[in-house]
Formats: sequence, structure tokens, C-alpha cells
Amino acid sequence: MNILDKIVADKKKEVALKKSIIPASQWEKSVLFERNRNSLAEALKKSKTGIIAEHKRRSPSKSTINQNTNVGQVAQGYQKAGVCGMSVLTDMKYFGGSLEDLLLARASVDIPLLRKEFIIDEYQLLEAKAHGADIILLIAAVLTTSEIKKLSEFAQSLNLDVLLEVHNEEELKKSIMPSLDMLGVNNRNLKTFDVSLDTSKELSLLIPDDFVKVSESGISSIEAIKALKQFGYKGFLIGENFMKTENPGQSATEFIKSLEQ
Ligand SMILES: O=C(O)c1ccccc1NCC(=O)[C@H](O)[C@H](O)COP(=O)(O)O
Repeated sequence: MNILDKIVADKKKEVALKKSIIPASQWEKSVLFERNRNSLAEALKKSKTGIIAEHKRRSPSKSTINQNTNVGQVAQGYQKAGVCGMSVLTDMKYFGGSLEDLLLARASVDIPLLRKEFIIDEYQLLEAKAHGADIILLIAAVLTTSEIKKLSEFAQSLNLDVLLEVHNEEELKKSIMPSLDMLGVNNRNLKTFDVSLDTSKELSLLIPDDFVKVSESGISSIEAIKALKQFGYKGFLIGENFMKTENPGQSATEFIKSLEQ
């Protein structure tokens, strides 16, 4: 079993347990359910820099990155830096995140917030909405075409942006549909952890122009972003490069300043 299979197997058990404890109807009572989304897709279309900064304490590929974070402070630092949006990992077992992290980030900033999670069930979309997310992630490697359709249409009915993530041509071909707002190419193979920015470059030509293109993972230099922009990318998801420093917000500020020069 590869790591992605393990994560998804654990996630299925976690979601089943949560559903047995907290009914979906409970999430619909959250005051955040009435909140209008702050669209990441729209922010990226207007932005010159396109940075989406992630809150990531640890990961299967890198183990501990930054255990001593205050998610509210990190969110404020990212907002002050001028990022287009923030990604908040909510998986506890493999990434040390939680839905509370998402809620604390929401309480601290107005920028678009992505719930970074392994979504397999509509219940998780209700949780995302109830904890202040503006965007949800769907990972093509773990979903069928009909699951992507069902989940993305449900997300849109909840007024959430949908970022669909692919890593190869097969995943891309099975996923393209009108209920997606952004297409993300993950440069990291989630089964082997190999990272190559060439993945974004190679797949870019196959992504229809009507989707906002996002390049994800392994990005740590201004040069890499300039090169990816040539391939039509408008968004750049960066986690470890900011989170491994003592002050992720400050690191994002310096990065964005260099990008603007
Ligand atoms: O980051 C991992 O090791 C990982 C392993 C298995 C599944 C997902 C994983 N990461 C999720 C992400 O996509 C990244 O956190 C995100 O793109 C930021 O990547 P980076 O800038 O390389 O931290």
C-alpha cells in the first residue's frame, strides 16, 4: 500500500466515525454557512504574483517542518505579505493540522482560505464551509470521474470554489468538467514523493484556457515562478519554503517583494 492509499483508508474511517458522532445538519447551523466566498480564482486572475501560502506543520515526505506555529499569526503574516490566498492543512494524522486551524485562520484574516484535505465525502464539504473555507481541494488520484462531478457540483452549491488537483495526463483527462474553478498540477508524486516542476510544464498545454492554472509543491525560487508563468500558470502553492522558517509571514513578504521587482 502506498502512502496515498494509506491516507485515504484512514480518512474513510475518520469520516465514518465523525458522521456517527456529529450529524451533517449540525454543520449547516454554523454562522459561517451564510458567509459569501472570497474567490481565489478571481483573486488569481487579477494578481501579478499569484502566491497561495500554506500552513503545514509536518508532512509524510518531510516529517516535521514547523511544530511551533500559531496559525492565526501565520495567517496574518501571509495576509500582510500580500498572498492571494492561504491553504490550511486540516489532516491531523499525517500533517498535524485540524479544522480548528481553519477556524482560527478564518477568525484572523479575510483572504481566500483553502481547506487542504483528502476529500472523499460530501460531509467534509459541509465541515469546510462551517469552518470558514472559501475553496476546497479535490485530488483526482483518489476520486473517480463521477465522484469528482458529484463533489464539485455540491461544493459549488455551497458557494465554494473548487481546485482540482492532477499529477498526470490520465488524471487530467478524466477530470475536466465545468464544475471546477481551478486546475492544479501537483509537482509532487503523492505515491513516491518525487518532485519535478517539469510536471506542471508538461501538463500545461493540455489544460483548457478557461481554467485558472495553479502549480503546486516544490516551489522555492523566484526563477521557478517566472518559468511557470511562461506556461500560463496564475497560481503558485508554496508550503515548506515558508513554513520551515521561524517567521513564515516574513518569508512570504520577502519572497513576494522579490517577485514584484
Ligand atoms: O507534502 C507531502 O509530503 C505530501 C504527501 C502526501 C500527500 C500530500 C502531500 N502534500 C500536500 C501538498 O500538496 C503540499 O503540501 C503543497 O502542495 C505544498 O507543497 P510544498 O511547497 O512542497 O510544501
